Parts: sequence; structure tokens; C-alpha cells
Amino acid sequence: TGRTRPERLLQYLQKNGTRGDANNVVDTIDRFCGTVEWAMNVGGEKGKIVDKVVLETNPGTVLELGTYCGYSAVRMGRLLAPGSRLITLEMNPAYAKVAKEVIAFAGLDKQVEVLVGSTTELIPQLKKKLDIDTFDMIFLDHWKQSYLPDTKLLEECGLLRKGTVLLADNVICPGTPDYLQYVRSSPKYLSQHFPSVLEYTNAPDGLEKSVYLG
Ligand SMILES: Oc1cc(-c2ccc(F)cc2)cc2nccnc12
Ligand SMILES: [Mg+2]
Repeated sequence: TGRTRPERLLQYLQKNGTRGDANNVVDTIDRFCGTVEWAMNVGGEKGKIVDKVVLETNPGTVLELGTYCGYSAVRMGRLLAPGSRLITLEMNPAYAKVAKEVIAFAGLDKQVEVLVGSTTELIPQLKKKLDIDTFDMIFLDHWKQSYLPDTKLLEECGLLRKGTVLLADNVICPGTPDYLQYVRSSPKYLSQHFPSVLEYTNAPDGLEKSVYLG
């Protein structure tokens, strides 16, 4: 049986979910985390804000930093137009293994690609590895202390263009103060805060949407 939380989440999905139905996968994972075991997915409340930003942006290319079990990759992937691509980076191989199975279960393995490795190592390789010049949207949801250095790395690698939307999870809890200060004070970004709650709790959290101005 599932020794780790991601394995238990996957087993619950395989037992209770509807294969090929991405909306059902999102709801089933939320039910697991709300009734069986908390897990660090962006969740239903913040997820509704993610949905709104994705639908408004209608991105052809999305880069996610921090896959975990693939919940937000499925949540965003289910809203992308045909032919759009979501690349998600995960440094923990065990997490990446579960995420690939969750994404395949949802029927999104053609639109969503999981790369295993550290962001510091993978970000400079993306142009070469993928047939992608710049990203239309970035979702930051990995280690909080990596948000700022990785944002600067994305700038340096020329992976952002005028209008690229950066959406960051957990800017209140656990909190990313250096990243917030940067995107809110830099003339290169136009930022907007979306107050919400930490997934599956009523603790305050929030998302920060920052448009890159070039
Ligand atoms: O959404 C999240 C929540 C938390 C987290 C853990 C424990 C707490 F008590 C509160 C919040 C950690 C996260 N790490 C990486 C990506 N996303 C995360
Ligand atoms: Mg998060």
C-alpha cells in the first residue's frame, strides 16, 4: 500500500477517480486532501483564482516550478487550448513519478510534460531541450527561497517576454517576502495580490500575479 503521502493520494485517485476526466481528477484530489490527508496542492479556493488567471491569459506555453503530485499541472492543463503546452519542473523523483501517473490518469500527458531536476539546472536548458522561445505564463509553487533567484534566472535566460504572467503560490503562507518585495518594487513588473486561504484550511494565504514588462 502507499508508503508515502503522494502514493496514498495516487491510490485514492485510481480507486475513486474517473480516468480521462481532468475536472474529476481535480475534485477527487481535493476530496482526498479535505477528508483523508492534507497535502500541499494549491487546492480549491486558490485554484479558482489560478483558473481565472489561466482563462484570462490563455497561454500557449506555461512553465510550472514545483510539480509535487501534479494537481496544479492538471488544474491548469485542463483549461489550455489544443496545441498549448505546460512544462513542469520537479526535483524530487518520487514526486515526479506520482505526478506523471496523475497527469496520465487525467488524460493530459500530451499537453503536460514533467522534467525531473533542479530549477537551477533545468531553466538554462529549456530553450535547447524544448522548441520554446519564451513562456506566456509561469506558475511558481516550489521552495519559497527559490522564487526570487529563479525569477532572475528566467529573466537572464530570456525566457520571459513583454506580458508574460508570473503567478506565485504561498506568498503569505509559508511566505516569500524577498520575492514579493522584488516584483512589487521592480519597474520590470506590474503586480497584483489575490488574498485567499491556505489549501484545505482557513489560514490566510494568497497568490501574487506579476506581469513582466520587459
Ligand atoms: O502550498 C504550499 C504549502 C506549504 C505549507 C506547508 C506546511 C504548512 F504548515 C503551511 C504551508 C508548503 C509548500 N511548499 C511548496 C509548494 N507549495 C506549498
Ligand atoms: Mg503551494
